[in-house]
Amino acid sequence: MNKKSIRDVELAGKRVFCRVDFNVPMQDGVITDDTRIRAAVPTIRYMADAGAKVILASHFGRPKGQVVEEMRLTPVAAHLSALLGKEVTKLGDSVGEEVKAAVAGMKNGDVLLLENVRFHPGEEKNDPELAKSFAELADLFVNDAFGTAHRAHASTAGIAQYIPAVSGLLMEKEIRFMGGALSNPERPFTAIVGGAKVKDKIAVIENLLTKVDHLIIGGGMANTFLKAQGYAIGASLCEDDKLDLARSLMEQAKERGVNLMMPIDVVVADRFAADAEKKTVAIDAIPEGWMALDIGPKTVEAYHRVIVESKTVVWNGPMGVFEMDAFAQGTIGVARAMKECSGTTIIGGGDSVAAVEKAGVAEEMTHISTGGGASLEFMEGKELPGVTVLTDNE
Ligand SMILES: Nc1ncnc2c1ncn2[C@@H]1O[C@H](COP(=O)(O)OP(=O)(O)O)[C@@H](O)[C@H]1O
Ligand SMILES: O=C(OP(=O)(O)O)[C@H](O)COP(=O)(O)O
Repeated sequence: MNKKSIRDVELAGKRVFCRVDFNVPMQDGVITDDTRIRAAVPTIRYMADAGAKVILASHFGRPKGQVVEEMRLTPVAAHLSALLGKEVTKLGDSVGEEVKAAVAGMKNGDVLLLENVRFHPGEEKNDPELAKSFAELADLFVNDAFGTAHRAHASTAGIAQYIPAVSGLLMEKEIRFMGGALSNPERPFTAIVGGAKVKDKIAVIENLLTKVDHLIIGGGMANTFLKAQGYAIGASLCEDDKLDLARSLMEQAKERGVNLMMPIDVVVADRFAADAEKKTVAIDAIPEGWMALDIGPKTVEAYHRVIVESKTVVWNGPMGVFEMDAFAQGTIGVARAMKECSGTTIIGGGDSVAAVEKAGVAEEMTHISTGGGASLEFMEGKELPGVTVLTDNE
């Protein structure tokens, strides 16, 4: 990556606005996977040790521009304090008088965490006023939020209009690894796409079809494709306005000779709950009112065969609602296949990372990325706005 990093600039005594991605999986206020927080620690420690005043900013979830109590970063601050072994002051907002006063009182080496930046509608709109308010807090912008680098938001891109911008150590590392593995991938090259952000990820598939030999679909994503093929999918998660796109993608895969793999069986439940009644059915036998919450064992077997024979595999998004043990088998099965694959294995995304941790195979992966959507877009060859805005090396 030909961008300046924190290693190239003077940090002592500087106020640094550092965008991190602390959008971690959380259940009932408890962080269930802290990979993204741990991944940002080297950058934070480096800056604090160099005598910077470290102002951390992150989003959490999708609060849609208003304060949502459950989406405050309070549990994250406590966890970060423990990881750093030093106090992290957590503020109640990300701009305003309280924030300005807290920043004014910082000493060199202090670390402060602002409140969820998405509580302000201007964040996702990349509002110049909000970006300017962030910039006024600091002398330097450091972007270490690889997981959010595909978003052009006020705290990831807009702020760079007003103060010098450089990358953090995590951002640098992610781009180096992903670029190395994906610029000229060893084949067969397989992408696995699942999860719940169907709207975001379905568009990515079109570009992936120009790169991969096999494209494996699972999770909530699969339902839209199944419905597009004419299967009744009951009450399953589905994007009805993407059915035509799904059909067109299937056509394109055929034309390009890409092996597009879809579930052949699924685990269905009578409701979205850990203790729901469940059964495994073929995809043409999903009962009315039931929902597909995992891929079935025959599907896992078929996916397994392709994954183990691949030379490069990139996986984003779980195969089912893996947070509930009853619907985790598909995801765990794919994780095990990744472990058996002798080629390059890359995991992208908060939930996918949690899934490989749950399956106990994280150590065996070539690279675990902190970005899901970001790694997919990077893989497509798209520019990431959060990277584009950083200062180029001369
Ligand atoms: N069939 C499904 N129906 C509903 N939700 C699903 C299904 N499969 C997976 N999910 C959910 O998708 C979420 C992860 O989606 P996403 O955010 O797209 O993945 P990632 O964070 O890995 O990029 C998980 O919370 C999981 O429970
Ligand atoms: O979790 C994230 O993305 P991911 O689920 O694609 O890994 C990032 O924090 C970005 O979040 P967003 O997709 O709400 O912009």
